[in-house]
Amino acid sequence: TRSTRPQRILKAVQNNATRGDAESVIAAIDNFCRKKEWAMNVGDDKGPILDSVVSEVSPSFALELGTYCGYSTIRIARLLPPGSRLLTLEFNPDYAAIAHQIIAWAGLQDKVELLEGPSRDLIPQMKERFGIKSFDFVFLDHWKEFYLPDTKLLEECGLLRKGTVLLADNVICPGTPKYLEYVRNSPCYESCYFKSHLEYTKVEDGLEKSVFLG
Ligand SMILES: CCc1ncnc2c1ncn2[C@@H]1O[C@H](/C=C/CNC(=O)c2cc(-c3ccc(F)cc3)cc(O)c2O)[C@@H](O)[C@H]1O
Ligand SMILES: [Mg+2]
Repeated sequence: TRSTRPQRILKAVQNNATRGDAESVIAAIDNFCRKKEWAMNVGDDKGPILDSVVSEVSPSFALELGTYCGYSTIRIARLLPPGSRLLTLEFNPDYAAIAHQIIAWAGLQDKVELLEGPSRDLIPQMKERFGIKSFDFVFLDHWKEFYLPDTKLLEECGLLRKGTVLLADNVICPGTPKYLEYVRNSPCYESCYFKSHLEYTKVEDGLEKSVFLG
């Protein structure tokens, strides 16, 4: 049977990237998705914006919603200080299996915990089961209609603290209007938009950075 796109992305990494070299894994995925097959990675245009926010926050505890193939997982994990942890949630077992292998190829498996399941089930378990007090950084890149309910769930579960940074992908394309309206109008957030382009295209897209004010 035909391979899947994530399987072809993994093969591109194994054929073109050096084990243990996260930069070469990022480059291999970007080259494949720019030249061979588009895929919904945050990409090499929005990626540096993600990098700069992660570096600025330098989180001890980071959360990613929507792992897919692990591209942004690697972009984030490669910048984390020693001893910090990135938890990434993925409910498609086939995508999770590919992401595990790509994260391992980059040599970042010790900084990343990939949790399989829907975010609405895993977020309420963060304190008890995963020992998380609160997150310093959250990257939202899963199904766009879940950005707002999951943000409210993170608030309700006491997983955000004064200064927690939320960074949301695709706020223009495909768009996350309900989430944007919430973080831009809520007195509990200070929000700003970083204009960029949809991965591997000239179409406008951007990232919304929202600081939780407590
Ligand atoms: C139940 C909650 C929940 N819990 C746990 N994991 C979850 C989950 N909901 C989803 N997942 C996983 O996350 C990933 C989905 C990501 C969804 N992302 C886009 O749809 C998207 C689209 C475009 C675009 C497409 C076509 C265009 F023409 C233009 C733009 C560009 C982008 O950057 C995009 O991120 C998959 O791995 C899901 O298995
Ligand atoms: Mg995205």
